[in-house]
Amino acid sequence: METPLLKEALHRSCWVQVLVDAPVRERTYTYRLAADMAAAEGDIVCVPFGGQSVGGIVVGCLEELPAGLDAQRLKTVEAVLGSGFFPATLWPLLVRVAEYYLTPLSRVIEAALPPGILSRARRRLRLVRPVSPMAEWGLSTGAKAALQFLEAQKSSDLSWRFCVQQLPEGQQALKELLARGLIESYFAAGERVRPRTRQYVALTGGPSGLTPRQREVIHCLRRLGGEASVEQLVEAAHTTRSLIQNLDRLGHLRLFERQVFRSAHHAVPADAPKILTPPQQWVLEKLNTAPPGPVLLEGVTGSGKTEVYLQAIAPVLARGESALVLVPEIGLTPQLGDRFRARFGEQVQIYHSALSEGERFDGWRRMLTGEPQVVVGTRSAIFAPLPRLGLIVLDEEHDGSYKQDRPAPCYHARTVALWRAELCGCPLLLGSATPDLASFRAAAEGQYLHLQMNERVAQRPLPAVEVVDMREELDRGNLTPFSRTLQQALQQMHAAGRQGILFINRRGYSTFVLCRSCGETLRCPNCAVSLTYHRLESGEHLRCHYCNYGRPQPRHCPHCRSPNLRYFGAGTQRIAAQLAEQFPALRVLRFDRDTTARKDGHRAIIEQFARQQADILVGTQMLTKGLDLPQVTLVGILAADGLLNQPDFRAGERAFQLLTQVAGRAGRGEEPGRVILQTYAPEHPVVQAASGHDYRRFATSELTERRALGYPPYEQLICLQITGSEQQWVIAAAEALATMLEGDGAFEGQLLGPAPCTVERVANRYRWQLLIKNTAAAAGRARLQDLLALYATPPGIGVSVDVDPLRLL
Ligand SMILES: Nc1ncnc2c1ncn2[C@@H]1O[C@H](COP(=O)(O)OP(=O)(O)OP(=O)(O)O)[C@@H](O)[C@H]1O
Ligand SMILES: [Zn+2]
Ligand SMILES: [Zn+2]
Repeated sequence: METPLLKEALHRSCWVQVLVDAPVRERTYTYRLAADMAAAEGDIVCVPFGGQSVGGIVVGCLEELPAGLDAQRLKTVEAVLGSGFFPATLWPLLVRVAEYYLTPLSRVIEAALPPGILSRARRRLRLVRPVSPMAEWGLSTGAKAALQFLEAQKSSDLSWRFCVQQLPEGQQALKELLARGLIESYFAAGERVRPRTRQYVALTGGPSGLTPRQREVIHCLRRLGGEASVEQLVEAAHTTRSLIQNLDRLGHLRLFERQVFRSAHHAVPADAPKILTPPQQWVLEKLNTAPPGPVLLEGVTGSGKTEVYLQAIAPVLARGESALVLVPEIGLTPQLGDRFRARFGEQVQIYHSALSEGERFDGWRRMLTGEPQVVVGTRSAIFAPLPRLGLIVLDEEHDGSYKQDRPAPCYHARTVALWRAELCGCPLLLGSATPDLASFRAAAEGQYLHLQMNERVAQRPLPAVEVVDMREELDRGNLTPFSRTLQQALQQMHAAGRQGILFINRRGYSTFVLCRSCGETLRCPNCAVSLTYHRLESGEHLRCHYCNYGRPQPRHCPHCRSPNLRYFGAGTQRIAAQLAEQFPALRVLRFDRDTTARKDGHRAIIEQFARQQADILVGTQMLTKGLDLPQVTLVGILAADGLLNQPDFRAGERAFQLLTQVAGRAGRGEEPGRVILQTYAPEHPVVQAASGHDYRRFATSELTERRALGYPPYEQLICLQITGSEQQWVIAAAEALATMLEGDGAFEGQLLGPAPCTVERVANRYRWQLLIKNTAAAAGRARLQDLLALYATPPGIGVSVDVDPLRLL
């Protein structure tokens, strides 16, 4: 597929920068390219490194040697082992991500590639058989020994490194055999992620003269389309493997290995396209006639956005192109994946980080085949190597999980999706009931096509939201976390045989444990936060939600030995327990990070609930997204206040989105829904807007405020985090950085801080931050990068950069 022009350009570059597969900090090195070798960015190569041959990936091709490098001392690339791991448009995307997020390209490549391709990239070799008796003529003694060694090996597929270790002068000897064409060298992923194959059988139309039994088998194979897996044929023809092998020997059919792709799928019943509602119809028409570019689909909860995605993708596949569908959390991939597979069958594959290495490796290679397919995945799937991309969809585009916090690159999948769509010339469809304010602004200003669906499918009403003032409950002597309104509603729901959802902001049992005698809270020894109490089958535990430190619950206060410990704040576990106590008839299920940790944990719990094996689902924000269960009529939001009072200018936006999304889980079936929102601040504008389902009112007032304060989406923020184990050094480093930035004439940004992060110490490291308001766009980022390169980071101090941070830590 390379154009001649590109080929020529490749031949001219004599040096390559290679990201080596070695456990070293600085991982990019420059190598010489032999005159007869061509390499392009993204190729997998084999290079000498620290006395060994290691795998690596070409990250740059150079025509001239960079200043300061001595040509004499550079080593030569040993072999180009594979190319085509990145389709043409993906490489420039990675480069753009690296530039924008001020991250080395090598880090971006690592984030994009599935694990197991680079880290296990190994050079392998194979003897070219048959070996002619003349082969040894003219070979050196070492090469002769090597040849004999290889002939004696049982396996025909050997690791280059293994052979080098086994042979005296191995490297030299193997190179000699390679030059003589006696061995072949190639790239392979490591043992654990080798392609899986299965035996297939095909008709050959070979010689006639068969026994009736054999003829029956051939006949059966013809009915199967002339080709089938051996297992399939054995079963369909009621025959045996040995009979098939016999037919193969006789030339009546042919056995062969075919690569199969591992996948964790299970069967789903097929469905047909739904008849669109008028709003869906209108949106789809607009989509199909729009020029390529971003589209914001603002559709209320339950308006049927998924059906729009499905019907927008169908013509893409029909054209022979592929589609990429992103969801914010792994927990949503089973549900959405099932809906897509019901429509498009095996053309759909799921891709996220909880898959096994083998599954991800296979997924990646299947994408590279270019066959039309739909990839449903989380954040990192934005780098899916689909060569012919016809549409990108981001569902719940407002969701913060699209942003990677760490490690670098701290990319936002939505931002990357905008670039990718631009590079591929394909549309990007951003869907949400509560769009991110940046997307809303871009749409309002005409940069995106703005489409709306203001009503639910079948004109079902949005659920009525009742705001309950919890101060009043307290006055009336109700000390439980359930208001009287909610208690009644739970009873009514149960009597009607319906289901409900209770949303609570925190997992665990209680948020902190306090000693009533001395007033100390039990804190994490490594972090500046209190420990959370968890009740486990194995006993009572305290756990840190920042560093995962855990300890058994002490009987006495560690400070004063008093036994009077008290538990404050309610988490999912405590609510579930209290609910069971107060409403013994209700069957309760818990849905949070603790109960869904197992592989397929999400699916298991959702399915259990969908099968009506429980009446109430108690969960954290995980259950706010995308759940579509028609029998849910009641949603209770236990304490909205924890969401409202966070020290972050985005707290209001996040709270509004969350409340609206949770509320949107109710009344998605025939029966209308009811939402009970409990709060100590019923007059709060966010509570008001959310209870009125009034996104516009909220967005407009919030944007006005952001503009006045110069916050995103009007100005760009960049956060520098400075960490270290000694507090005074961290502060000193942060101040030195601030002084440097302030003193630089070319840097126009505005500086806030340095200040300690909200939780100043995590896992025994102190964290301070510097917030930069970048008023100069790309020029500002470039200048910042130069300055950071000049800054001599003191030993033991870490500086990390987060462009467009979502959470101010
Ligand atoms: N045209 C249609 N005819 C009948 N039912 C439909 C149609 N479109 C969607 N539905 C059904 O309506 C329900 C809601 O659709 P969907 O889950 O896509 O909503 P959504 O807009 O994604 O909501 P949310 O933002 O809350 O996730 C689903 O059960 C879906 O099967
Ligand atoms: Zn005490
Ligand atoms: Zn901790």
